[in-house]
Amino acid sequence: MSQTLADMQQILDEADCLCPEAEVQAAITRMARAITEKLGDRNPVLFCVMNGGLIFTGQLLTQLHFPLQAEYLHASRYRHETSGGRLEWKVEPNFDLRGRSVLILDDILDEGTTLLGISDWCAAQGAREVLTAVLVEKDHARKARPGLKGDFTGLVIEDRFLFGYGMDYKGYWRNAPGIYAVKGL
Ligand SMILES: O=P(O)(O)OC[C@H]1O[C@H](OP(=O)(O)OP(=O)(O)O)[C@H](O)[C@@H]1O
Ligand code: HPA
Repeated sequence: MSQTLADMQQILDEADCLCPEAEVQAAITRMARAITEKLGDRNPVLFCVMNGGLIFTGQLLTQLHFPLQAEYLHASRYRHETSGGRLEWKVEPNFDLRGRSVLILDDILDEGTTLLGISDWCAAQGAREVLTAVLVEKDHARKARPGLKGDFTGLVIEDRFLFGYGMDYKGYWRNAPGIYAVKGL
């Protein structure tokens, strides 16, 4: 096994599972109900924030039983680090947002800089309203704006470096089937 693979296997083996898959799935189902109640008759366009939003978005979408459009965008600020930098747009959506209800879907609201930047961008494109849904909110007081929250939140999880269910550690373990914290972080 290469050193990277051995290191990454050790990361999973030593990690703390903070939320098992069944609990994550139950949270997504609760979110689907709340989103349906709020947006079911608004013809929304949903944006998956790549890469982290991929698994959450996929598991949520098939539980939304109303007409909607599903798109993606790619903005990133952590790269392979455990603290964030400047938000970098990798793919801006090519989609007419004027007058639309927009729902941004992402894996985690940590400091919230990513979702604020994306929400502001959508508002500047003429969206009628911009809502956010995050699978995980990290529990700390370092938000980009005091008290910043998603409009829909699945789970509130302690302030450690997380991976699984879309979240990565150094580019790995987005596929981990639950929410894990790296040992010592
Ligand atoms: O609330 P914040 O502190 O801004 O952090 C949250 C963002 O960080 C992660 O993305 P990342 O930049 O790691 O890109 P990725 O989605 O490709 O992993 C995550 O997917 C969120 O988009
Ligand atoms: O804890 C985290 N894990 C993975 N990606 C992240 N992006 C912001 N915070 C995190």
